[in-house]
Amino acid sequence: MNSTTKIATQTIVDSILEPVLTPAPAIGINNVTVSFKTPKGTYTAVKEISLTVQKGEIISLIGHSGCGKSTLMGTISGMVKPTTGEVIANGKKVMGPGPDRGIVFQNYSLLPWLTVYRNIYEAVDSALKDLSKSEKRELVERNLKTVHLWDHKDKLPGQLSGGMKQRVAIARAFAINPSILLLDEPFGALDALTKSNMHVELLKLWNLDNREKTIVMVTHDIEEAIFLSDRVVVMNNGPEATIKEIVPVPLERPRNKKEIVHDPVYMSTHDKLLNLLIDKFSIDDIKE
Ligand SMILES: Nc1ncnc2c1ncn2[C@@H]1O[C@H](COP(=O)(O)OP(=O)(O)OP(=O)(O)O)[C@@H](O)[C@H]1O
Repeated sequence: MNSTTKIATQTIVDSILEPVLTPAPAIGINNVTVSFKTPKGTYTAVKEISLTVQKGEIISLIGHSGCGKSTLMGTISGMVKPTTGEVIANGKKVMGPGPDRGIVFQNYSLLPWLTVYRNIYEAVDSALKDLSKSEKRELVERNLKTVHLWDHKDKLPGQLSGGMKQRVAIARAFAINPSILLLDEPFGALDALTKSNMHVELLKLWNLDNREKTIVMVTHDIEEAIFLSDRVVVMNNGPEATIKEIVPVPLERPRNKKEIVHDPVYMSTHDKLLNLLIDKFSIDDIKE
């Protein structure tokens, strides 16, 4: 085969494969800048950020406190309006919050006067109006059972532990079944053991959904970011924060928490993230 024929054949092969190989973007953050008006003047939190997240991907945003992670998440959820630029979610420009994007915050945001069951049912009821009552009830039951809280369904949030409240918040987000799940430091306040269990629960729910749900998570925890994510987005400090680097996590799934820590890929990814985030490793690094 001469080189011209070879190139032509390759082009045909590429064009046949292309539709299969091209992943569908779930989120497109296009040149987004967010500025806030403050008593001291305009404060630009994030500047000209662009990021594409593919359908089914799990992405972590990591960076120092105040660098604009929540602000960026806010532009995806629709709760923060970009000053310039735009966010596209599921092919549509984000103009405000919508049921295709569910958000879980660190503070759970449960309604304290409603039982665990009602907290989820009310959310399902307002987001999925077309479902019948029995379909809504079935959805609430299935998701509460998945996070092992069915037996606690009649309790009020005040009668639950932090980890249980967090599971209610996650079950609620999954029951609404948004195609994009936004997690803003969802496990930040939990002890190491509960946190670890929650990671596994989250991946279980993601697996049950055929890994089609796109997840964007804000975290301060490098181990958590590596265990859960396909890519870790490291942000620079603000003001005018930008993306410092995007670190891929090429570890196979399903991942085993106990085993991956010994994997050389895990170790090098951990090292890379640590170096990107931390500039002082011992008191010898502090000059003057
Ligand atoms: N509504 C607002 N008005 C004024 N400034 C704001 C507003 N929201 C956020 N900021 C500022 O924007 C910057 C980024 O805040 P953001 O909450 O996004 O940071 P973060 O990286 O999520 O922080 P943390 O890790 O501490 O939660 C901060 O300096 C914050 O004070």
